[in-house]
Amino acid sequence: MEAVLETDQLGKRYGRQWALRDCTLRLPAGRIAALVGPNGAGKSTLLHLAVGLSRPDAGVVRVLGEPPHHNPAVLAQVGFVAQDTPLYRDFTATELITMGGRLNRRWDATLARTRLADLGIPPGKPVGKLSGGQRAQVALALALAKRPRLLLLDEPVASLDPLARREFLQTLMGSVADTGTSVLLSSHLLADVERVCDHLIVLHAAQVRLGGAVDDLVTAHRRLVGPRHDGAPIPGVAEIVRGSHTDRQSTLLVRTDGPVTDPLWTEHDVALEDVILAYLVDGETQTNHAAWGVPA
Ligand SMILES: Nc1ncnc2c1ncn2[C@@H]1O[C@H](COP(=O)(O)OP(=O)(O)OP(=O)(O)O)[C@@H](O)[C@H]1O
Repeated sequence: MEAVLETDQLGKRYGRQWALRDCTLRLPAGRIAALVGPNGAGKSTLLHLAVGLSRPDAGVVRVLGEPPHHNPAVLAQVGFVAQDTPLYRDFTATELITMGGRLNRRWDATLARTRLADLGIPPGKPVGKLSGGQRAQVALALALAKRPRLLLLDEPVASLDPLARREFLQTLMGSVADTGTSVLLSSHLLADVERVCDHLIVLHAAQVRLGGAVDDLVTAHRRLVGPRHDGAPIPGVAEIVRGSHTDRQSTLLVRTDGPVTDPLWTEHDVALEDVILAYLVDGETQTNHAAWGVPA
């Protein structure tokens, strides 16, 4: 399947610090993908590289098969909504839609107007005077009006209340189903990710920790409960991602590469949230589940 975004050993440095390092990933077309990771993990850095706003210091990034930096032909097919949905606050939605038409060849003004009318967003009000949720919807409508093949969204729902978030994500899913646009969105809200996304990329400390189709990732990870683990290999287990231990018992979240047939271990399914959290925690420290919108 065609890749809309592909990186190989991609790196970006600010001074001596790598914001993104050895990042190799492939996002197939037609997916709604989540980019997940703690503050400072490198999510915005990756999105900025993908949309040509910055240049790699190492490796390569390809969007729709080509490097995006200074590449108007590619960027014409990419929509981007930056964090905090920056819009010209004194302009109305109508004016922004008109402006978009002047700047973009494939512009679908009717799509943007209809979308905003359906959502009851006043088109004649300066966007600076709209609510945060309404502004986010305007930014999404403008990005969709570009009819992008790839849409990149940097924490699009962070400032929205639960109802506005749901409406925003429903709008997004509806339009993706209509147009076949591929989406990569960064988010801290794992429940939203689980509901909306079918592909996942987990970044931690500037590196890709996990990537792939959600169904495959959930199937490949299991929780094993058994006698205290002494570090010996367990047949069928490719990696112990995280473990917790009492004197006599171990509970392991593992990535499997085959059936776990050792009768000492009982196997349990895991939810996507469990998988993500396991990759985000260093060592044996306890996870702050609340920070990820997940009940402990
Ligand atoms: N313009 C910049 N100058 C210097 N350092 C930067 C710059 N932009 C990002 N960084 C650093 O790069 C690292 C990755 O930042 P980035 O914004 O990509 O993280 P993020 O995962 O998007 O975080 P958040 O969830 O907080 O938005 C951080 O350590 C950050 O401090």
